[in-house]
Amino acid sequence: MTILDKIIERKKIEVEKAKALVPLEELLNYPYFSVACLSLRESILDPEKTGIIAEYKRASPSKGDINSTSAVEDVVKAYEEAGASAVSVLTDGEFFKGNLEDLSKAREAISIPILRKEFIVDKYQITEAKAYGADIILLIAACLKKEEIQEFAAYAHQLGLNVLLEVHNEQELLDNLFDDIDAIGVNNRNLKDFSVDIQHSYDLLNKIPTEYIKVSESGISDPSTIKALKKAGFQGFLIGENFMKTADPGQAIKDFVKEI
Ligand SMILES: O=P(O)(O)OC[C@@H](O)[C@@H](O)c1c[nH]c2ccccc12
Repeated sequence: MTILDKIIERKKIEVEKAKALVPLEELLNYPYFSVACLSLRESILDPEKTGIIAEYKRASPSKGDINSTSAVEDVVKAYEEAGASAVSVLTDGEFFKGNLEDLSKAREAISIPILRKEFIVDKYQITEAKAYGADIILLIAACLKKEEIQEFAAYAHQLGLNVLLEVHNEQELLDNLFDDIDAIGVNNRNLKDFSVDIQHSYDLLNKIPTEYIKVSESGISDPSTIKALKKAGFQGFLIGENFMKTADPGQAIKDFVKEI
């Protein structure tokens, strides 16, 4: 059993508990549920911004604790000031030490799009994402069937959410190119064994149809990597650990952006 299988198994139990605690109908009355989502595409393509989707991540299964002191509202505010196009907030508690309140705190603090970074296995979590203030959801091809991806993406669009599909190889990409997907993220990290290779982004780049926003995810720690990815045709860059592992993630992104 891979760590990914383990995460998914626990996630399904967690979702059933959440449904029992807060029925879906109740989520529809949460204030953020009726607030319009911000556009990922517009923010990524905004020439005033960097294309960086900067992530707030306290811990990860591959690295353990990354940062347990920096407050979410301070970090995301600094990410926005530094020119991030969007912010990603981990909401998984078990493996990443995140929660849904982090998402709402981020929403209060900034006005760029926010990604709920989560292992989505059920439509309920998409409703939750919207209710807690997210603009974007992540669908991970390695965790879902083709039919689920299509159905979840359509439902997210119905709620006005943007959809980022994460792929790791050509098969996952070609199987899941649905209309209701806005952006494709190539994860340079293999979620099954955690190995990282930026080359994955280059290998898949030309196989992504032009109508999708192209995002390179994970393992980016050098401004020169962004310059090269941008030149090749990537528009978005998802970066977490490189900022979060420092004592001051807000300063780290500001220093990083000066070099791109
Ligand atoms: O911290 P990094 O290496 O910069 O990576 C960020 C992000 O891409 C990574 O956290 C991630 C990519 N896909 C995921 C799926 C679930 C959880 C986390 C992730």
